[in-house]
Amino acid sequence: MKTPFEQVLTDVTAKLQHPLLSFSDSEKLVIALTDTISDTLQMSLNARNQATLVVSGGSTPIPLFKKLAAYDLNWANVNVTLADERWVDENHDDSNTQLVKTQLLQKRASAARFIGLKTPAVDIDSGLDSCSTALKQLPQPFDVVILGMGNDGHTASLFPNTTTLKEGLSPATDKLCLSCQPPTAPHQRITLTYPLLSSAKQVILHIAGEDKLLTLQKALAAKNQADMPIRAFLQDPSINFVVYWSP
Ligand SMILES: O=C1O[C@H](COP(=O)(O)O)[C@@H](O)[C@H](O)[C@H]1O
Repeated sequence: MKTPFEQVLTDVTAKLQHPLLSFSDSEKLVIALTDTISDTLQMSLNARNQATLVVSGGSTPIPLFKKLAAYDLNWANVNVTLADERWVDENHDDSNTQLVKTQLLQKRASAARFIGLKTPAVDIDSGLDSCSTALKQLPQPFDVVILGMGNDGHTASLFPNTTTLKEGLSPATDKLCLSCQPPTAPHQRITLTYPLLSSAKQVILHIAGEDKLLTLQKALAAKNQADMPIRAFLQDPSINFVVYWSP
């Protein structure tokens, strides 16, 4: 007899068009995910002598960052950038740049080339052009994109009820990044757009906790992606997308 929660896991797995890898704890997930990321980066290093990893902020990826930082890769040839950033200075505790520099770009990974999204521009919209120019210089498609998800269904900074969401999720947009002001979270943000994120060779949604699995279930049942932006990834069979989940 399944517990109600095991029932949710079964339901989500059945409804997803993409694989869901579930782990009994975060440590096991982090070991498996670190192997997957480093294997994909290594393949690109072997083929092109460079690789690009896109990571998200938030609390979920911290144990992953710590593990990945010690991996034996030619990090000097790895570009690291962000799926999204809050428009705050690097010394602000909410800065994703600060998070990545202190948690991922340490040990061996300190040799990686980091491309941040926050620019010295006076305001966020003036910063978008130089952000876009920096992103264009990265080899595309990206090798690995690690996404997180909020319980409102946002991923990267593709938030529900923002004026730029429609364009951010549009497969036809030629924009690489956009600004937004989430109504439910602090700070203006820069986000990479759906076409740029989803075209990566490997897109991974890394989530932890029963609440995030319930959010995924809600997103699968949602009527449209504007309510739950993560749905854009869930409903696209053409992308190489995998969910990693642990309690
Ligand atoms: O605001 C954000 O939240 C999500 C999820 O964060 P978490 O703390 O629940 O892991 C994150 O993926 C996104 O990059 C960030 O800007």
